[in-house]
Amino acid sequence: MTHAVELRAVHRVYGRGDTTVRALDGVDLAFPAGTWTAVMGPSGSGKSTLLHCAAGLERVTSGTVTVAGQDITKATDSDLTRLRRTQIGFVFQSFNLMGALTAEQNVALPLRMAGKRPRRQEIREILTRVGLGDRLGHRPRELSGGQQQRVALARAMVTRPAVLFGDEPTGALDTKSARVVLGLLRQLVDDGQTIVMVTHDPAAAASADQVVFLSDGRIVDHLTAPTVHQVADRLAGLEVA
Ligand SMILES: Nc1ncnc2c1ncn2[C@@H]1O[C@H](COP(=O)(O)OP(=O)(O)OP(=O)(O)O)[C@@H](O)[C@H]1O
Repeated sequence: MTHAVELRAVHRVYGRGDTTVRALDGVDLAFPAGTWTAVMGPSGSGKSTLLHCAAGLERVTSGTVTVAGQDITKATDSDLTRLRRTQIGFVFQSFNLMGALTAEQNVALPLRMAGKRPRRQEIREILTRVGLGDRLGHRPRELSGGQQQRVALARAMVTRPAVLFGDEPTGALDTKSARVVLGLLRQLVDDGQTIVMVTHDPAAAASADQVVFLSDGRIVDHLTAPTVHQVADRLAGLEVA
């Protein structure tokens, strides 16, 4: 099985001396291509650090991270920037759209940043795919939270990244909008996309193919084909531990 992302013996240490924090403490993980993984764990367990290190947003202290076959721990800053623009998509809890730009312009932005000339038809198709074909000219403030997150998803996918990362992508949404976004993520995975998502929500995690659990910077458990109850039980076990 090919892996879209692999972490080997990854450590991420913050601070020094008495204030040292081992945010990641020897993480070995591989995310198989074309699958959806949820990352869970108590507050402070290292989930965001893991996501940021895997997406090349943050450097590891030691160990290796491979994305689409490339060891990003050896990459220069400009190689990393290029890799993030071409191989990695990212959706955030707070959408992070450009307020002055329309939905269409927001989605076209990553292509412009990569020096490409976006084709209007392509941008319209991708927005139609997320159910926003009739909202092309709307600015973020004219869209609901769920619609904004769907624009953000279209923006993340427009470069056809090897892996899509989500940092609590449904965390700011009501249950119904969250379900729509999770349904779109499932469609993407069924079409071959690799997704890695941090979430606190057992229902969101249960939409994924597998769940890995972090505690104190280490992978301590995992579930395949998870149910909401299994996820909630495991998480509760870690939170009281
Ligand atoms: N820039 C930083 N400097 C120092 N310590 C940090 C820094 N970033 C994170 N940490 C520490 O690393 C540990 C892991 O943090 P991280 O944000 O990855 O956890 P998390 O599981 O995402 O938490 P949450 O669920 O609360 O968002 C925490 O103890 C945190 O305080």
